[in-house]
Amino acid sequence: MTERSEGTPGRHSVTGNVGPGYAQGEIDRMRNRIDELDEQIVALLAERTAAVRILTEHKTDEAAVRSPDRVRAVLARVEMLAERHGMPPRIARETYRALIEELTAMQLVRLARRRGTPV
Ligand SMILES: O=C(O)C(=O)C[C@]1(C(=O)O)C=C[C@H](O)C=C1
Repeated sequence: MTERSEGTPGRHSVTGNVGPGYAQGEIDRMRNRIDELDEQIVALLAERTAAVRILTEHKTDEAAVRSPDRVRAVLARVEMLAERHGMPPRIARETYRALIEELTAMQLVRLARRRGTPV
């Protein structure tokens, strides 16, 4: 549905929107914005993942892969950054927790392959 297919997008009263057409137009517009942001976010995550892959080549054991102190530091830092940017810190922390969990699994697979041991 296009922004102007229903209602009168852009006409709004001081009390809020002027009907379902307006709301749908706004939803479509913000979903397009979200799609654009996702493209940038995934591009940055791909770059971050590539950096982690390079770093992995210098790790020789599972303890180094897991690096719990570093994980704690990264999570604390993204919480701080989230607060600074006005987003709920929990969303940043939990997103990064999931990301790091996956990157740790990826690193363990690469380490095992390098050593020739079963994953
Ligand atoms: O800093 C590291 O040693 C990483 O492997 C990167 C990273 C991360 O994604 O930030 C991933 C896994 C953990 O070991 C710690 C941090």
